[in-house]
Amino acid sequence: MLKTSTKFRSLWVSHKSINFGRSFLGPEKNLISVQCFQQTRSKKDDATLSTLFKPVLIKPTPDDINVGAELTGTLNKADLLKVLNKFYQLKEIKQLLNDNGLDNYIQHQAYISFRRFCLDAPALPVDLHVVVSDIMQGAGHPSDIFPYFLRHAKQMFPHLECMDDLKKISDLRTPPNWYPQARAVNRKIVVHAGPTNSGKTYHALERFMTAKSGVYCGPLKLLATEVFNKSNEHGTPCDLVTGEERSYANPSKQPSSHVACTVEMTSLTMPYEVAVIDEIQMIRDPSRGWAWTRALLGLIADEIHVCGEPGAIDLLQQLCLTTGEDVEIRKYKRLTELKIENSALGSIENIQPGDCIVCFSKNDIYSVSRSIEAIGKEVAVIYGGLPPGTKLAQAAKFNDPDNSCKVLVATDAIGMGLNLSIRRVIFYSLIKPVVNEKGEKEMDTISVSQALQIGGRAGRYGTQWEQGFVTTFKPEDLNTLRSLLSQSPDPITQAGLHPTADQIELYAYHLPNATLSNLMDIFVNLCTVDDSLYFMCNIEDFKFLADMIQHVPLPLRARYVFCCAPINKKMPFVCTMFLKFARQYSKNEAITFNWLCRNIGWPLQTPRTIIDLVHLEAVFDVLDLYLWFSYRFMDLFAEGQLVRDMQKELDAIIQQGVVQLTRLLRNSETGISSGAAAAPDEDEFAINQNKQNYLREQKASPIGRGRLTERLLAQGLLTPNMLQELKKEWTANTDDYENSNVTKTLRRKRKPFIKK
Ligand SMILES: Nc1ncnc2c1ncn2[C@@H]1O[C@H](COP(=O)(O)OP(=O)(O)OP(=O)(O)O)[C@@H](O)[C@H]1O
Ligand SMILES: [Mg+2]
Repeated sequence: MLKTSTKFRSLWVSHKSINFGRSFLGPEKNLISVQCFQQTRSKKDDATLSTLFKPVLIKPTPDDINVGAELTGTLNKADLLKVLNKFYQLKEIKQLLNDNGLDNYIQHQAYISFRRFCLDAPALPVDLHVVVSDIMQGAGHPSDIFPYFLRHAKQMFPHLECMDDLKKISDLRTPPNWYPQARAVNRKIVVHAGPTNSGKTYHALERFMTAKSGVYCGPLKLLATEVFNKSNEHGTPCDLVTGEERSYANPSKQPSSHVACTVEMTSLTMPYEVAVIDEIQMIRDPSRGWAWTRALLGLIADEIHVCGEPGAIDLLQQLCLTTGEDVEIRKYKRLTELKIENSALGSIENIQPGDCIVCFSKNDIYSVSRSIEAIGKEVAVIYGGLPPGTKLAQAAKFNDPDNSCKVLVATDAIGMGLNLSIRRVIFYSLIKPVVNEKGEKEMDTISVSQALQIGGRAGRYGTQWEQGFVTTFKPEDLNTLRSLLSQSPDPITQAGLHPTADQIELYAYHLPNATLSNLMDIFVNLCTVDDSLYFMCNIEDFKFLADMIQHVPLPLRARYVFCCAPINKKMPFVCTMFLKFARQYSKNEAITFNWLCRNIGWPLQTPRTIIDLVHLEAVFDVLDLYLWFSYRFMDLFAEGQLVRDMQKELDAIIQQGVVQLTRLLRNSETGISSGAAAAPDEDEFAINQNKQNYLREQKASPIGRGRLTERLLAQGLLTPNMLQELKKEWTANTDDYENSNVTKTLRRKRKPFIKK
């Protein structure tokens, strides 16, 4: 079923497809079939669409001589207004305007502008002047104004002249045809489907490593890096390509025949014997799904090994029907048993070696790790914002059976990618912020797929744990978790798509006055997608960046690339630096190492508070952003190597901070001043905002409201050892309590607070 009903005839046009989104690759020449068609859209759709077209201001052309007045005399403005209103009230005019593609909204806008134009102009265009004069004298009919009105409306709304062209450009009904090189190969598709920890990737990689050439496409840098390392250890030289990094197996930087990359970076021009596309269920991701669709349809390889959830099988088969390719399905079973426990954890004190508490907010990460340390247990911490080196170091600490750290606190960043020796996954909560199709953030219970992915991390095959366990922190969540884990993930029905840079550039030729963000909106509203197989990914992040740099003068291509940058828009410091990069670029000024040092306040110190740590994470992202640009605008972002070294140093500084997370939290509360180097001008705003957010979140933290012991621990008035001693004393003899050493110490410590 098509999104819109259509009549069409085929026509082939040359088309370059440039991939949209986080990892801009560069042009890949393709042919697509573009079809001419007439669309019937609902009135509501049209009304929404029309409001997207911003009117061009039409000013009267100053004319020395009022030729019209010389020919037919001056027009009385009041009479002119009467004639115009009469014209606009004619029913047949409304119909005629509709037939010419002007809906009510456009008609109204055009009329307001036309009336103002006629009344304000010192001299009307001579042809219009004569026609109006005739009407006033009874020698013409108000409807004679129609051609002049239409001319005005078309100048005001240039899209009226090119709607068919715009629709042709945004006809996305046959994505397989965008990749003629892939269509020219007889590709064999092998689908490895099964639950987590069932050996899907393992088997696909076995084929990858024995092939003459291969590409691995993964969802995360860490996964691509793992394959890069594995392959090289195995003796199959393999390169690494991510948005921010190129590493070669060969020291002389000669490309190897194997490459591991993040999926957005996959080359569609290089032929391979084997391609592996991992975590194919991501094809339905509202933001990144397009990258999997592109890899699946566009990779030039004899064999494509696709790994992921069984729920993707149907869609893959249907997509391959449209490409005419054979699909072989290989199903896998989980390699280790996964058991849901009969009771929830209930209290942090019940934590055991090999436990991983999964949280969906950074604030929960902070408070949980703090309570665990408060009972004298060491923790490793992993969340998405940490640099890769820090994540790996934390994972290694937890995985090492000889290390005293036996507990992990993590966000769902561990859902894909890291190999962790987890015995039991404990869901601290089952509510997570999600971005819906419209790009809006809302809180929702995690999906079946997410619950299975995260829970499935327990008892990873090949680790010391032969069986995995799953439970929740809160007893009231346990039934929900049971229900989530008893279900199969929803079948995946649609694959993501995205506009290409070329399509947007063609739009810009037709609508030169529209902003980039506006062009994207018009494209998404006007495009035709075969919704039995595809959906349009959300473009909110792109538009956010486009709006931010709209006022900076940039050529369209560069502007487009800037908007594809992988930025966490929630980090004001990163956004500020992004804008500064754009400004430098527009002035054609190099973004030098020194410039960067000045702007990020380098060198930076070890964090003393959580605010410092959050800021350092943002700086790390800024350096990532620099490296991302260094592969796209090499002349202006030319100091990649220095920045890479700086980033390594920063990773180490952040690691030092994460190791003492509890101390940072305590310092944040007790008011020890932030050690962050003073970041100049508007960046201070960013830090303050982070600080405020953090403090606001802390207010909502359960720690501050918990049991007395927890509060005392949190305030540092009671150490874990003191607590143990206290417990012993309490159980031994309550009568001795008053005289116990700990009680006395506590009394001494609390005194100043009581006085206040
Ligand atoms: N046949 C095997 N021999 C040795 N090790 C294996 C084998 N199959 C899988 N493994 C190991 O088991 C672990 C899980 O396998 P793998 O990563 O392939 O699972 P998966 O199904 O891809 O899981 P996920 O859905 O989480 O990505 C890996 O460490 C892998 O190396
Ligand atoms: Mg896998």
